[in-house]
Amino acid sequence: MPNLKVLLSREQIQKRVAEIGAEISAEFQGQPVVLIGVLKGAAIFLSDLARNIALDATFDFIAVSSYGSEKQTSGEVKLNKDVDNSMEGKNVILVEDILDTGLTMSYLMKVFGAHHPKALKIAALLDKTERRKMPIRADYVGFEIPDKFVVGYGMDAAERYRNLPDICVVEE
Ligand SMILES: O=P(O)(O)OC[C@H]1O[C@H](OP(=O)(O)OP(=O)(O)O)[C@H](O)[C@@H]1O
Ligand code: HPA
Ligand SMILES: [Mg+2]
Repeated sequence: MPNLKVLLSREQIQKRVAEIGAEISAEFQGQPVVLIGVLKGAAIFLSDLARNIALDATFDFIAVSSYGSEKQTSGEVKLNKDVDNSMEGKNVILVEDILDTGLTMSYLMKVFGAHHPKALKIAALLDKTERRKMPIRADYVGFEIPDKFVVGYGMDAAERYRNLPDICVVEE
């Protein structure tokens, strides 16, 4: 059984998510926004973030895969589910649990750039900057974390631990 050590507590996460929500609300000043959650990892962050945004916010979801059941990215991003509507002229916020190599997000920036949105922003709860392979930065970042594999608050190891309320490091 792997050992799980808390890296970010539920209290730290909730406080930071509220701050990011306030930042987004202030930046878009009464305009509508579309939150696009990247399944499955971002589902929990999106649901907490949305409740901290005091704007007319709609949701959509996209599913991509590159990790499969592995801890290493395959290097190839596959689109498994697209958004339901065009994002043309919309204020789009891509919501991610974690930016790691940046491969997933640079792929998504290309996909959504082609929609010609009014604004295109990235909100990432975690940022593992040390591992970056693509030149990509989030507009809203919750926490910078070291190069450790983390689980909880939506994030998994072979699909397990997504429901943990804290973010933990897996120690084998
Ligand atoms: O910056 P990268 O190296 O591309 O890694 C980040 C992506 O990897 C994870 O998703 P994953 O593909 O494992 O699917 P999941 O969200 O369903 O867990 C995570 O949720 C991000 O979407
Ligand atoms: O540290 C991580 N944990 C879970 N999923 C991930 N996808 C990229 N990095 C991670
Ligand atoms: Mg994901």
